[in-house]
Amino acid sequence: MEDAAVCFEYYADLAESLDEKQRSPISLPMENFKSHILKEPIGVVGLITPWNYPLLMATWKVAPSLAAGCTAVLKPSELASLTCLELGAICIEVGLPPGVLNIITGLGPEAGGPLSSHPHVDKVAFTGSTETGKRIMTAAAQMVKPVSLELGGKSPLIVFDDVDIDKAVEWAMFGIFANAGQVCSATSRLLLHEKIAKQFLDRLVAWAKNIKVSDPLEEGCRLGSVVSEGQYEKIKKFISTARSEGATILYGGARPQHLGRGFFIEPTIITDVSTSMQIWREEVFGPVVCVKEFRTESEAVELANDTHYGLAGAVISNDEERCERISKALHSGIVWINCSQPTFVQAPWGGNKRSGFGRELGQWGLDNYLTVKQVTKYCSDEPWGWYQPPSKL
Ligand SMILES: NC(=O)c1ccc[n+]([C@@H]2O[C@H](COP(=O)([O-])OP(=O)(O)OC[C@H]3O[C@@H](n4cnc5c(N)ncnc54)[C@H](O)[C@@H]3O)[C@@H](O)[C@H]2O)c1
Ligand SMILES: N=C(N)NCCCC=O
Repeated sequence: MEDAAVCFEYYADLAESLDEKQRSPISLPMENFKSHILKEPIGVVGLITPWNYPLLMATWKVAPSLAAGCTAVLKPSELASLTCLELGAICIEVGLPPGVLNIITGLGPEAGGPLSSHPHVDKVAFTGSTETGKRIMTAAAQMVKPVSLELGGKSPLIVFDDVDIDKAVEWAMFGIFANAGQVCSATSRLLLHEKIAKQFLDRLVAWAKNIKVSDPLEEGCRLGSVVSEGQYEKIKKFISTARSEGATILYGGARPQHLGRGFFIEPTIITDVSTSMQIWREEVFGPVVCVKEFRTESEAVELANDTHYGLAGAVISNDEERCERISKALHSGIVWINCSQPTFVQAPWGGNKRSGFGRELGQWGLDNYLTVKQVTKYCSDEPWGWYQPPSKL
């Protein structure tokens, strides 16, 4: 909730400074021309959002699009629409004019589909799965409509042998068990230097056993249930497929014994993973991490980049130069050094490859909803003189 409020405040400030940045001059090589830039709202935008962090993911789009001067149609996930409807009620309360923010609930193809194909929607901003992203891009292409896509990920966390093990273990846990792993940027592939792998895994299991899995309303809860029965079954299938492909479930993998009902899954750690396995390649979107060992820095980078996704990546090491090299070598839109997941509204957010394109947050988030117009003026009294003037009457 706090992150959503901070995001609105941040873009309210950017909206004010946007007015000051209008008419910024372009320097031209000819004195008889002057040129400046207008940044204009792109128009009516369709905002399609997922069920994880339902209010925050909507806010990352609603706040900058309204700050840019657009009108918006928000289509929240059918699994988590209520907080977005509350946002609508708040907008009425604070006097947002009717029609500026419109919220349509419903299923994806029926309520979301028309936003991609309708000629009066000028842009679609989407967060969700790669498969839906492809469908939206295909529909929007028929109208040559711009899209920005924040899709899934299979982000790596690389841990070298020069670290404080317990500190690194805690970041590894936060990277995959926070929000029950239902985070697009979750670091779901853990790469451990072989020298510390055994010790690291022992400590990871010890820390994982210590996580309080419970109803999130209980004090001290650090792992709640996943969003739906469908997601619960999907995660269990990922775990059973990993097992049948020859991986080891080092810890977890089942419903916690003390929770008889609800879609709870233990924090799950999977080892003996090969790069051809489903658990290495596909996004689980649950509290499930797979682990591989590496010997050299270049092997670590190769494993980290061995994915069609490119949202985030993280490295933990006390060697600053190594961290710099790795941050350049990772094919992702976000790199965390000595941590995983902390997110700031000021910094750009988004991915490469099949994790999508375009950036949310920061000034880039505002640019998503602006179009750039050049205004160029001829300011000489001389005629242009390209054509031969006809003889005077
Ligand atoms: N990268 C992320 O931030 C992120 C977020 C949520 C989910 N996911 C991934 O997506 C999977 C499914 O989650 P989900 O159901 O929220 O994602 P999804 O892609 O199915 O749905 C996201 C949004 O798109 C809408 N939608 C679905 N089909 C559409 C269509 N044809 N046209 C227009 N809109 C359409 C949905 O109603 C929802 O509002 C997860 O298991 C996870 O792998 C990724
Ligand atoms: N730390 C935060 N708030 N992360 C949000 C990640 C959104 C993607 O699913």
